Amino acid sequence: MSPRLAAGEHQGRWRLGVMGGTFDPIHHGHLVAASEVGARFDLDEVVFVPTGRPWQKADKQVSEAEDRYLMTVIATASNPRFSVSRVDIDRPGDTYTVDTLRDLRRLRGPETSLFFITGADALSQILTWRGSEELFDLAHFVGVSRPGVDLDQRDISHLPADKVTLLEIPAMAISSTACRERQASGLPLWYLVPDGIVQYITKRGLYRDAVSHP
Ligand SMILES: Nc1ncnc2c1ncn2[C@@H]1O[C@H](COP(=O)(O)OP(=O)(O)OP(=O)(O)O)[C@@H](O)[C@H]1O
Ligand SMILES: O=C(O)c1ccc[n+]([C@@H]2O[C@H](COP(=O)([O-])O)[C@@H](O)[C@H]2O)c1
Repeated sequence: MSPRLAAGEHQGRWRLGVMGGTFDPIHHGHLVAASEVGARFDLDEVVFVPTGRPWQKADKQVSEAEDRYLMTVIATASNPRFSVSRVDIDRPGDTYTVDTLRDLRRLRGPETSLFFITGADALSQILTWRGSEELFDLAHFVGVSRPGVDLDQRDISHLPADKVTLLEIPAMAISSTACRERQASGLPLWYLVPDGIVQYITKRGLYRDAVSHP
């Protein structure tokens, strides 16, 4: 089944993709996912939303929000359909997607349809997210394939079928964890992340002592 919604369903409505992530650092896997969902869902814009305090990574060392925000701005600057929002990093406390979507709905108005883009791994866990019963009223969820994560329709059969789509995208075997570890070991990051991100990481001395987390 084509993931595209019928044309009549979005006449006059702004179709906004929402790509939430810790982006520590942002890499080409994130950018390809956003671009691919943008094309396949006819999105007018994709807004990248760096997390403030990702509660599921509370036991891990996460770079300062301003560094992650700036890297996201640098990585998306050249694409006129990409933008970045500060809603999560400016909201105090732990970051929950239900708050992200409520804020974007308030800021963008009722004429905007929201499409939350997430890795398929995260999608299968979505019922453990805070306020999960409200999430599907706020947005359509698009779970993109990720190398190493084998997900099919059966794994999301517990989610409302009309609110969730699985999408196969060109495989990019890149993770932020691998980027941090490569930087710490002196291996190149070129072509895994945009050039400006390689330079920003060096300039700010990020990930010099990144350790592997299980
Ligand atoms: N290579 C990739 N292909 C497709 N989706 C990805 C890829 N990397 C990350 N994602 C998705 O992008 C979103 C934001 O990811 P996040 O910022 O946590 O990056 P990450 O690479 O998973 O980071 P980490 O390795 O630190 O956990 C998540 O929904 C994640 O599943
Ligand atoms: O709302 C939640 O409870 C929740 C739990 C886990 C992840 N998320 C969101 O999923 C997105 C990807 O998260 P992460 O930690 O994999 O970068 C990001 O926008 C998070 O805020 C949200």
